[in-house]
Amino acid sequence: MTSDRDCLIQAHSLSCDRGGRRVLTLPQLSLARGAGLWLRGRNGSGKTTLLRTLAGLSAPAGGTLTRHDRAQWLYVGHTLAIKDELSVAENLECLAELGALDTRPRGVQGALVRWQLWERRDQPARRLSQGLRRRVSLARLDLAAGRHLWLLDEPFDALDDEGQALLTVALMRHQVRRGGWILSSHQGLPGELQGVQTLWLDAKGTA
Ligand SMILES: Nc1ncnc2c1ncn2[C@@H]1O[C@H](COP(=O)(O)OP(=O)(O)OP(=O)(O)O)[C@@H](O)[C@H]1O
Repeated sequence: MTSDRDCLIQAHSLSCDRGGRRVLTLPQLSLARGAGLWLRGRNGSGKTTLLRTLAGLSAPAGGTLTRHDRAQWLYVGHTLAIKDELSVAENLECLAELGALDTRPRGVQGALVRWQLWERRDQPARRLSQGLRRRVSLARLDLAAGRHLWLLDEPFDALDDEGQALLTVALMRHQVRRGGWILSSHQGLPGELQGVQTLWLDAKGTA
């Protein structure tokens, strides 16, 4: 059983509405430090709604939600908040600043190197492929070590094998640091990821 000290987030009898309609009911959810949770379900089953609710971006219609304070979690949405007119490095700096993450130049440079974006650092983002844009968006994870809970909507989307391996390493490192993550993905997760539970949301948004 997970002690309160080890628990990053807990939800009981959670319900969520979109457009005045109930789209999700969830009896129970919890995530311990060092663990991962994979949200699965068909299109429209409520994965994004749940992640946004856990992140505090949408209010639940009912139930209880207990999570660490906002300073300790990070939400990365599926939509890529990349600005075409900015360079790769400027986009990452901008994401770090907006998210109140580590903005020290050494950290940003290290993230660009690790996500294999260093050679492209001065390129305008408009020239990037979708997978490279996703990498820029995810490189902020390297600047978010202090955020214990990561909430990631379809982070594997559009990544090639190398990008998936980089994300896998970032997730594993986070678990080793006693952080935790919840992510949605339509594709199978890499086998290297350990300590991962699966939560299925059915077509009616019921866990
Ligand atoms: N802005 C909105 N207004 C009204 N209903 C919405 C809105 N956004 C989503 N919905 C509805 O809420 C339900 C859950 O949507 P959600 O985006 O959470 O599902 P999802 O599991 O993330 O889907 P996908 O796998 O396609 O990304 C769906 O029935 C969807 O039609």
